Amino acid sequence: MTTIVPTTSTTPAIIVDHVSKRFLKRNTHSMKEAFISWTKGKKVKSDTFTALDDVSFQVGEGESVAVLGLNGSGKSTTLKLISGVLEPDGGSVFTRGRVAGLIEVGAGFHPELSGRENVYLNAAILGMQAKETQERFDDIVAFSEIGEFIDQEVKHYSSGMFMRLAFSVAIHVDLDVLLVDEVLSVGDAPFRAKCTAKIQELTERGVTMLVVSHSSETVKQLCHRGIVINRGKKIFDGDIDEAVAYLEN
Ligand SMILES: Nc1ncnc2c1ncn2[C@@H]1O[C@H](COP(=O)(O)OP(=O)(O)OP(=O)(O)O)[C@@H](O)[C@H]1O
Repeated sequence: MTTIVPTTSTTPAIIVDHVSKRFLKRNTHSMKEAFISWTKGKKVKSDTFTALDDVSFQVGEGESVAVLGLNGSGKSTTLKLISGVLEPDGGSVFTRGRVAGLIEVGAGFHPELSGRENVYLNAAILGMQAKETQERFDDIVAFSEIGEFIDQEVKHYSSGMFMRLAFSVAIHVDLDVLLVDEVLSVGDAPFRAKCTAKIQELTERGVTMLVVSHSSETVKQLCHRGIVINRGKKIFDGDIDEAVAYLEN
């Protein structure tokens, strides 16, 4: 049994406890190399890469926390472990309440279905009853600004339109924990501003938020605390301004 050191004063909504994640690193080989290895009865070489190494932190209910780090440091992997898309190889992850990550919301969209059908499908995946979705449908479409495109198959949507609808579904579901991964970098400036305002409103309503973004401006606006990850290790956890300064120096 591992002892969890509390880092938040409120009830935790997310606990990441000594978590490690490794990926198989497959090297690419030419057909010739693969054939020679096969005739010699040798296996094609592959080794593991540690994306997260013994990372621990807690996020209290209603807290808004940023996960910061350079490219490839392990931020998205952290969010995917919290949303349950990935399983840790070591340690444990606990969450309280209904958790949704914006990335998977988009991933749950079916290209052959219309925007309307996808709204119902994704809201259902996030645990909404059809009746509840029906009641919020007009608000979801209005926020996304998709307009008459709502009955078109989403394969004809631009990536911005797609993310607008995915984001709109996620924020109209009653969530306890919202995981936001770079979604604010999609869409034009007015839509980004609208999303930021909506996220602030959700935080005020007590939704717990974990945000991955490369924009220091966005994270300073949305979060009070920042966790810095470098090459899979947590190297800083504290005030957002200090976290951003830590990363930039
Ligand atoms: N499914 C996977 N298979 C193999 N390696 C992976 C996989 N997912 C992530 N990785 C590797 O793990 C490391 C961390 O990736 P991750 O996407 O978490 O980084 P990140 O901090 O979100 O980066 P970025 O800022 O570029 O989005 C990277 O080196 C990446 O190549």
